[in-house]
Amino acid sequence: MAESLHTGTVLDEIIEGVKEDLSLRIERLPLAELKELVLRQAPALDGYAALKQPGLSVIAEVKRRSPSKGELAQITDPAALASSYASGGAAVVSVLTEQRRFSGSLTDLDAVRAAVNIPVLRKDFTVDAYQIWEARAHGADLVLLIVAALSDAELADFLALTEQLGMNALVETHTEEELQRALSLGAKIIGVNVRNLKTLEVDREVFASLAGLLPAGSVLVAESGVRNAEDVAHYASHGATAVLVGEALVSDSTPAQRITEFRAAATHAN
Ligand SMILES: O=C(O)c1ccccc1NCC(=O)[C@H](O)[C@H](O)COP(=O)(O)O
Repeated sequence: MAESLHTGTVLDEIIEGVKEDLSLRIERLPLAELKELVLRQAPALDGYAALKQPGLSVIAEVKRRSPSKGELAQITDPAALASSYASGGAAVVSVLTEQRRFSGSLTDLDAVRAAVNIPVLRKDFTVDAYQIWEARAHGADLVLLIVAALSDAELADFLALTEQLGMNALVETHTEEELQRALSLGAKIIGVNVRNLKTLEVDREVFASLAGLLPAGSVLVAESGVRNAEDVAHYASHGATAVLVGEALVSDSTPAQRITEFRAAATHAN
């Protein structure tokens, strides 16, 4: 039998690559210089308020490829895609910046930031404070923090840094234990990813099983697995404040209409 080079989970392998790429970027641009760039940025937009608006909010993702599906779309103009998301009523645009598995980049983030005036989420596998400074330097308003990838101390430090930079964090969970950790550290925007990042299995029922454990009034994002309006209605009926949608939007020829349809589906569900 051929010997595998990796023995960890998909998430472990992604993080290994992220750390290698990150050390090259830090060599090219040390943290002290990156911090200078942050000072030149306009203040971050309020991602929390954007997600708290009445009705279901849509976080629309610029996602080129994924480990589970391979190439999803030929996105030649991420700025135009983001503009169509905004015109369809998206509350936030998410930009995947991880290179090896998602073909994302900070160049995509720059293009999207310049194109829209709604909050932008830098979607990556945050393992170092440098990435949060980097997100802000490129105009992002929110970052993703995946509880499964972080210790409590890291999560607490990264939450404090996002606050210091005037940003928000989408704190992603997949199990009850992760959800309790996120809540105990004061996360304000909680995501439940129904995709298990260790196995890539998608189970939409995970959302319903965790949503009921949150205090009323929480900002709760259902992440992954939205194929159609029925899936959106399902998440909304279980208390989602927002849905984060990638594949269904990038593979649609009219993403703005699709977002409008998703928001309407949630209204009917409640
Ligand atoms: O999408 C994947 O295959 C994936 C694999 C491993 C780690 C993360 C992954 N996706 C990140 C996401 O959370 C999704 O991009 C996001 O929730 C949108 O999902 P979808 O609407 O199902 O494209």
